Amino acid sequence: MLASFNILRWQDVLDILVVAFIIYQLIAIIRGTRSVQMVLGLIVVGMVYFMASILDLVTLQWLLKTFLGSLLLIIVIVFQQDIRRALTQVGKSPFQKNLDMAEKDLDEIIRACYYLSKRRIGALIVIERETGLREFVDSGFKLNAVLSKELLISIFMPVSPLHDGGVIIYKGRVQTAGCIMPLSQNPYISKRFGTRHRAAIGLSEETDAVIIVVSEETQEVSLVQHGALTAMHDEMTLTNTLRNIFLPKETLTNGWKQWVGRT
Ligand SMILES: Nc1ncnc2c1ncn2[C@@H]1O[C@H](COP(=O)(O)OP(=O)(O)OP(=O)(O)O)[C@@H](O)[C@H]1O
Repeated sequence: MLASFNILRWQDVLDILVVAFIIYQLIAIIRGTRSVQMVLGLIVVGMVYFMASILDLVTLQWLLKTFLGSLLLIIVIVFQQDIRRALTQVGKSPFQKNLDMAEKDLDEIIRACYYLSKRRIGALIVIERETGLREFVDSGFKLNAVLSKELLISIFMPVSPLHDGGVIIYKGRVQTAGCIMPLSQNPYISKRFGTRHRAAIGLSEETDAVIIVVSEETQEVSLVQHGALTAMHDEMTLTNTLRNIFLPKETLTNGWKQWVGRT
């Protein structure tokens, strides 16, 4: 036993740690998605193959061998969404982009959302961060306009030709409207959510975008990030959440100091 520790090189320890990290990340990526069932399905097929070889069931063995022979291809097809997501994570720039947004831009978005919610008008607002959203930007109508509450409201008015789909905001500008996002395939999403919410969750599963959804049915405003949807029960909750994400921490601290100074 001691001898085997002696022959363990530092490279082996590093190797084990890297593989453990990769497996942990893969589990984190597929957790809560349909891929879990698919992995279980592949494990069951592997077990049946193992049993077939023990019991010498020649035909079944041949059938499964043919199937498992194309395992790499099957994995790429079945897990293409997860592979895309994993590679996006790996390909992230090590140099953090300046992702902060001006407080006034956040306020325009927040005020537009609650204006729309009060009038039962649905909306899907995407704020681009590190992951480029080019393919989704291209699916909409290019605007490249200065962000304002009035512009967002006009876009989502049911009479507007741009109201279907989502708006993408980048660096304080409304890049496009009417963008089509990928629908989430997560089977655990509540049935009460329709395609607008599923599109928001789907995009957040593939990218690091922050997405705000206004429901025309329930008037609820929700924030979606990393595949999770959180209800923003009031304007203050959305304001605090967005400020925490987008405002530089210094500004928050200064704001807090000013507030303390005032009281
Ligand atoms: N793939 C998509 N990408 C972007 N927007 C989409 C997509 N699919 C649907 N939408 C938007 O969602 C609207 C339909 O919303 P639907 O009622 O199905 O969803 P919902 O989640 O129940 O939302 P709501 O609570 O507002 O009714 C469409 O009119 C369109 O604007």
